[in-house]
Amino acid sequence: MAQSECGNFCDAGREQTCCKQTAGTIARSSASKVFPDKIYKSVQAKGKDVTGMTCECGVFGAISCGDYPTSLDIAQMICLGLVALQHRGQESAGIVTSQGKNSKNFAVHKGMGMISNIFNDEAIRKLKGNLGIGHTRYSTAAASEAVNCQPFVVHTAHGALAIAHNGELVNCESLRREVLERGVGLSTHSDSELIAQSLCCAPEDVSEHDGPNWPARIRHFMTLAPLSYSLVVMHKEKIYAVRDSYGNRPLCLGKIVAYDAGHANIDEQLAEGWVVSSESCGFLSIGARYVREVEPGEIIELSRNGYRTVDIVERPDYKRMAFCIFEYVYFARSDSMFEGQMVYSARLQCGRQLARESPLDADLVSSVPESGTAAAHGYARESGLPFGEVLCKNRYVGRTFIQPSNRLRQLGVAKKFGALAQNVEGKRIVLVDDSIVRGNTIGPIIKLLRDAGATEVHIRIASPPLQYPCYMGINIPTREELIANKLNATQLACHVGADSLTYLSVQGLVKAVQMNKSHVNPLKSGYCTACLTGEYPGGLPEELSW
Ligand SMILES: O=P(O)(O)OC[C@H]1O[C@H](OP(=O)(O)OP(=O)(O)O)[C@H](O)[C@@H]1O
Ligand SMILES: NC(=O)CC[C@H](N)C(=O)O
Ligand code: SF4
Ligand SMILES: [Mg+2]
Repeated sequence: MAQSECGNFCDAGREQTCCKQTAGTIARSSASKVFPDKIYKSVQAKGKDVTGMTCECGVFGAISCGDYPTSLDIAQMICLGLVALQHRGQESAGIVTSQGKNSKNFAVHKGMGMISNIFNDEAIRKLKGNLGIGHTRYSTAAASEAVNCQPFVVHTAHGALAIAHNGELVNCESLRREVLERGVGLSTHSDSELIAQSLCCAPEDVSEHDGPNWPARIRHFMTLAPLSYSLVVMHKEKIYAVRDSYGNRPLCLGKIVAYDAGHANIDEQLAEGWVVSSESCGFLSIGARYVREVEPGEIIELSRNGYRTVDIVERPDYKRMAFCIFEYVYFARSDSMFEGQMVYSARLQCGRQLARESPLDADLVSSVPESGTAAAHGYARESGLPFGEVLCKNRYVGRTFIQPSNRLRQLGVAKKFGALAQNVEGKRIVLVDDSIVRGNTIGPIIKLLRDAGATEVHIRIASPPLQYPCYMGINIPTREELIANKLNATQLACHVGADSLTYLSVQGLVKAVQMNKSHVNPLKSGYCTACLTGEYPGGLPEELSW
């Protein structure tokens, strides 16, 4: 393949415009809307790149039932729950436990790095308790430093309060000003600490003769901050599980059952305890069974007697629900359940839809592992082409998104894959991936496959082009870094050396993720697609005084 004048490997024989000639057109056409810079960038540690569509944090909570102390090893359980959520954040983690009603303080262990490096047997032994919450972090709103590790613990007039947060407050700055004006000091730039401090003061119209009214305080906070959060909040012998009213971030509930309970009807099984988690993927590994999602706007109270909904906060102006569609596309583990369906099934449908939208004659359908694999199976099934593996992935290299700088990301891609040469040689390959962000992954892979003897490599992407920033807890790179803002699909194919490249349409994606849902109640569904469309839940950033 000849190198074109733009310096990229364009196939001179194909009838397409060189990337260099029309790149400006893409940049101009998508520049009509003005999006504010994310304020958090000003508080990032010096010299640290803020790059990558990095996500997203995992929160976890567990409480045992019956008389305390119980035999459940709560800290161990939370630790395993966090290991299952490790894909959601790898910068730092923490666990906070409570003995229950009479405990004066919490046991806390937090640190930088991966869960397996932070928690050893001794640390777990010291985390005594009958209930606890945990967090694994990818930073969005304050530097990746020990001081910002979660859960946050603050001391209130009613004892210690711990909070773990997944998401990002869109109106963080105005809320921050408000809290500071009330005379409350903040020790970090973290929006999660801000939530903790917001909950410390009782709202003026709430009477607290019988002690703190946490549901009322949480409701008050929710009316001040529309987006985005899934929270676990612990005080003495209770945990509150909270999801913002748009349902932007995921959160679900599970029941801890007896080890030998088998697959019997969950309603008939005795609860040994309860768990809440960003995703359900870890439930089986800790002996818990999936019960249901926390509903948008719902505040659930967990105690040793069980769980109950204590309030549901409505969305402002009856706006639509806005569950992050990228949880389906990439973020979540494929064995997690959202909206009554496995993430894997939704990804499979995305692949099927992609095959309907962009059919092709080829010898083999394959995937860029991991998260592209389900969609590739879907594409193969729909098209009738055989599925075969063409890449071997080194499992010891982290997710591409979760790398600190572009240079390291590129090196990471090169180290990450090997071609299964004998599966590839002489083949026309349809290669399916879930998404393209900066376009660093796909080019080197195409080169690997061509070097291994592939005769054609056609790229099919099971999501639409990413073009806009996310203000709700996902680090999407600057608009200039997003390859879809520089090159259209044809230009990108040329740039990365593919024979063709197409994306799934926005309508196709929304349709696909709804196909296997257990219920399609329009009042109870709706997706955030802002990074694909520029349409933000709750309005444009300035309307929310961002
Ligand atoms: O266009 P880029 O900026 O290069 O990023 C896109 C790639 O990053 C993600 O994979 P990743 O390897 O991070 O995770 P995965 O193993 O879950 O697919 C995603 O699935 C794409 O393959
Ligand atoms: N990714 C996230 O959900 C991050 C939570 C919070 N905004 C933080 O930066 O700690
Ligand atoms: S903008 Fe994109 S990544 Fe952010 S919440 Fe919406 S769908 Fe998810
Ligand atoms: Mg990938």
